[in-house]
Amino acid sequence: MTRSALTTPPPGAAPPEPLPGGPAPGSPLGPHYSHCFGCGPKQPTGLNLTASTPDGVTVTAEFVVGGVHQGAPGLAHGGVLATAMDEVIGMSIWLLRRPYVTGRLETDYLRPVSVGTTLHLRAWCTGVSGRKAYLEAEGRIGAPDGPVAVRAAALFIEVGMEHFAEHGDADAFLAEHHDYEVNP
Ligand SMILES: CCCCCCCCCCCC(=O)SCCNC(=O)CCNC(=O)[C@H](O)C(C)(C)COP(=O)(O)OP(=O)(O)OC[C@H]1O[C@@H](n2cnc3c(N)ncnc32)[C@H](O)[C@@H]1OP(=O)(O)O
Repeated sequence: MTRSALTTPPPGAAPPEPLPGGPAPGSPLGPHYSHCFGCGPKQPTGLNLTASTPDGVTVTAEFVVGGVHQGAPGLAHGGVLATAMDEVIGMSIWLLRRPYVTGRLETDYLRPVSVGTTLHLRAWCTGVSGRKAYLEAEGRIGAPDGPVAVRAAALFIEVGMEHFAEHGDADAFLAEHHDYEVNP
């Protein structure tokens, strides 16, 4: 991965431990918001990603590239693939049960991805330092050990709930997550 210093964890930034009481290994993760473009089941034009975690810190998901995701004829649009990376990375930081947003997303496109491909996505956190979380993701063609088509590195920034209340609709989120702890 060609990764900038901005998405490289500084010395001493430790990867997160699985949260006590977090999802059991292999258990599916629900959407963080039902209308999310990446993971929302009520978003008919979205990617409809569903994810699970094998270990409480890594997230895996499958993305079936459809005709609606084309850029060049028969090939996935690069922006759509970046969205899938952003989403699976967001799902992995979501395991920390604190609100983060994408600050920076870097993407390497290594192979063209044909319509009809199942991309096997995986994301993990390489370190947390203060409000900053450093994360990586990859998308492999056809199988979890298939050829890598896309790699991404990201910097996510922790925000308070006021971020969503001020700029968006925090009530819509909290209506779906009664158990969400804003400051656990
Ligand atoms: C309801 C719950 C739902 C929770 C649901 C979760 C949804 C996840 C969905 C998937 C993810 C998305 O698409 S999220 C949507 C896309 N992203 C966004 O809309 C974010 C828009 N940007 C912002 O709102 C803002 O710029 C923030 C929050 C990222 C940062 O603003 P801030 O809070 O004022 O903090 P600021 O001081 O600027 O930055 C803090 C530190 O981070 C660094 N930093 C900030 N941005 C960057 C950057 N792009 N590249 C490098 N470094 C950066 C700063 O240098 C600083 O470092 P230092 O000086 O401390 O060293």
